[in-house]
Amino acid sequence: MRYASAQSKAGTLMEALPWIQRFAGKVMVFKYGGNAMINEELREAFAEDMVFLRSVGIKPVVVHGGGPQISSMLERLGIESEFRGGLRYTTPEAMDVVRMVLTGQVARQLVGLINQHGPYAVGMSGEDGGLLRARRITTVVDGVETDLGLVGEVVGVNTTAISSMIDAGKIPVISSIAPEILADGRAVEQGMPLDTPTGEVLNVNADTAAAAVAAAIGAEKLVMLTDVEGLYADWPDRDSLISSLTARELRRIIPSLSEGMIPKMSACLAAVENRVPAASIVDGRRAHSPLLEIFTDSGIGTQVTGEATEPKPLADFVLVNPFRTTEEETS
Ligand SMILES: Nc1ncnc2c1ncn2[C@@H]1O[C@H](COP(=O)(O)OP(=O)(O)O)[C@@H](O)[C@H]1O
Ligand SMILES: CC(=O)N[C@@H](CCC(=O)OP(=O)(O)O)C(=O)O
Repeated sequence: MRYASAQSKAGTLMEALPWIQRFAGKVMVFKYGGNAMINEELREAFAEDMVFLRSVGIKPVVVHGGGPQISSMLERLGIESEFRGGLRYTTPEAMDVVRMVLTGQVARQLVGLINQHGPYAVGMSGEDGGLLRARRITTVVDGVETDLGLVGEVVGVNTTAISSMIDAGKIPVISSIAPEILADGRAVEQGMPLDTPTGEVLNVNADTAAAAVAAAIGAEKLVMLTDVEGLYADWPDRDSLISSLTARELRRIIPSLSEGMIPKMSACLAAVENRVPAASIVDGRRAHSPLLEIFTDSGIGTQVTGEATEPKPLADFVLVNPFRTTEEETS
C-alpha cells in the first residue's frame, strides 16, 4: 500500500518533469487576488507554491490585489466606495486606505508567509524606486464616459528594479499602486514632457498591473488566481467552463462580460498581445492551484494564448500600454 502511494507520488513528479524543464530559468507573473486569499491555509499554500517554483529554477513574481480587504477597511472607517465598470472610484481619502491596506497589510502578510521558508520575498510598492508609473483613466458605463477619481493604468515599468531582485534570488511581491505621470493630452496642453510626475499616486487594478509587469519583463506566463474555476462562456452556467481560447476569440467575448471579469480578461488579452505567450485564470480557492496549472498536462483553469510573436527585447524601463491592441500598434 505504502509502495503504491509512493508510486503515485513519483507519477505526479514525472508529469511535472517536462514542465519544469520547459520553464526553468523563465519568469512567471502570479496575480494573487483578494478573493483568493480567503483563509490562512490558502495563503500558506500560495506561499509554498512560490517557494517551490523558485526552488526548481522558475522565477516567480507576485503582483497582489486586496479589493475585499480594501472594501472592509473603507467600511470600517465609514468611507464610501463604489465600483464603476469593475474599478473602484477612488477619492483622495480612499486612496490613503488603498495604499495602507495593500502595502501595509496584504503585502506584509504575503512576504511574511513566503519568508517562513527562507529569505525570498521582497515587498515592492509600485511607488518605490519608480517601479511603476501610471496615467489616469476613465471608464465607460452604459455608453457614458465616467470618472474614476485617482485610478490609473500602468504605462511604465522599471524592469531593472524587478530583474535585479530576481537575479538576487528573490521573489518580488508588488503592490498595485503607482505614481501618476502626464502621459496623455494633458502633458501636451501644459507644454510638459510626457513623463512628468504629477505628485499624485493612483490606484491601479491589480489585474491590469500584473499584465503590464508580465509584458514589460517578458514573462513566460501570467497566472491569475481568483474565486472562480475560470472563464465561463455562459456565466453562471457551471458546465460552460472554457479551458482555452485564443486572443482573437477573447477579444470577441470581452464586451459581453460583467464587472470584475472585464479588467481580468482585458488584462489577459493585454498580456498576450504584448508577447506574453500565455495567460491563465485559475481557482485560487483550491490549494496549490498555481502548481496544478503549471505542472499538469491538462492545466486546471482557462488559458488564453496569443499569436506567435518574436521574443520581446528587454529594456531598463519599458513603457507599456496594457490596452493598446496589436491592430492599433500596427495601423
Ligand atoms: N463569464 C464569467 N466567468 C467567470 N466569472 C465571471 C464571469 N462573469 C462574471 N464573473 C464574476 O467575476 C468574478 C471574478 O472577478 P473579481 O471578483 O474581480 O475577481 P478578483 O477579486 O479575483 O480580481 C467571479 O467571482 C464571478 O462572480
Ligand atoms: C482601481 C481598482 O479597482 N483597484 C483595486 C486594487 C486592488 C485589486 O485589484 O484587488 P483584487 O485583485 O483583489 O480585486 C481596488 O481598489 O480594489
